[in-house]
Amino acid sequence: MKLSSRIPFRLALKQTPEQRSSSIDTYQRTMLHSNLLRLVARGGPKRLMSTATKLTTVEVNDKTGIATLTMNRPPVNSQNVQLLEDLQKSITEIENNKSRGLILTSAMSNVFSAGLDIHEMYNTNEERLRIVWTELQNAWIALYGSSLPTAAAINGHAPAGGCLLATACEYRVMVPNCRIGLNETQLGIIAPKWLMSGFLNVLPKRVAERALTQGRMFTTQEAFEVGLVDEIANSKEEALEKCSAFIGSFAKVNSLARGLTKLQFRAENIKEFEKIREKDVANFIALASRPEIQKDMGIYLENLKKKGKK
Ligand SMILES: CCCCCCCC/C=C\C/C=C/C(=O)SCCNC(=O)CCNC(=O)[C@H](O)C(C)(C)COP(=O)(O)OP(=O)(O)OC[C@H]1O[C@@H](n2cnc3c(N)ncnc32)[C@H](O)[C@@H]1OP(=O)(O)O
Repeated sequence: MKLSSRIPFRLALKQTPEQRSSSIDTYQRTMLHSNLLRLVARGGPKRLMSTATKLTTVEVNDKTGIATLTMNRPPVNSQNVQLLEDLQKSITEIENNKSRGLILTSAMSNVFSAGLDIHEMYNTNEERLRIVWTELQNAWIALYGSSLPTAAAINGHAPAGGCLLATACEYRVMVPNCRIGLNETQLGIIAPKWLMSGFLNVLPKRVAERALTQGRMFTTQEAFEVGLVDEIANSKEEALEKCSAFIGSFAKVNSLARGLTKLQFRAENIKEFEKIREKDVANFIALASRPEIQKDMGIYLENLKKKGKK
């Protein structure tokens, strides 16, 4: 069941603040209940499988029962609507197939994900912007709100939306000589609070505030030193092994207790996000439609292309 599709938020908007807060609590309870049912169901035998959507693949290791979700949108896994939808499909599939955990990684050799596909936001219409942002929200909440153990094997650069996906996971292992961070202020844009919440979960507040206001992109080593990534691995294979070891560390922990404990930690952020998600879409449309932002996007895309040709 997709977390994103169950929120009676339109109804909640018509209510008093007290009624609204109680609806959100009902939502939270429903969310915890459905995750609980999924966790109970996960007790059965493991299955071996390898499936694919258009832009993602899922492979479940038959020995460990851990699923690896690979993003495969050359050249840089920029997040268009299709990739964001495929991520959601794969996450739902992994949650339903009795996997013991989820590792997110990339099929590219030097990029985890370049963040949102800027082409999707440039010279387009409001409806497309609405779809792009809604699918980004949906993909984030599917990963952030999953009760499964999650880890990111960051086998390349992870700017902006790439960092968002990595920090939605519980654990991060990164290969050397790459960069990760939320560089929005460098682009003259402001990341909403929900988009920062994974980042804020893992970094001390002071470090997070400075990094976000600077739009800082951390090298692998710097990210490790501040705690943005948990381990450094010399190759993608080693990163996958370290992520598997992290997920394996829960082998003797009751999965129901584990999952609900994780969700309790994240419930506040999820609740805040659900309160503002519709307004957030409207804000994004307003921001991305502004002529000066459109102009900057055009220049940014041109510079990216020029850099690619050098
Ligand atoms: C500016 C947008 C503002 C809109 C308002 C939004 C408000 C919401 C706030 C936050 C939400 C999140 C937003 C985002 O995620 S915006 C995207 C931010 N991403 C980046 O800034 C990364 C840009 N890319 C890079 O830095 C590099 O490409 C790299 C380090 C990821 C990989 O480097 P390299 O391997 O050298 O590849 P190239 O640079 O040569 O790129 C290859 C190819 O891919 C194109 N490309 C790269 N990134 C993107 C992208 N994000 N969207 C679309 N296209 C991208 C690049 O142009 C090259 O194309 P080609 O020349 O035609 O081959």
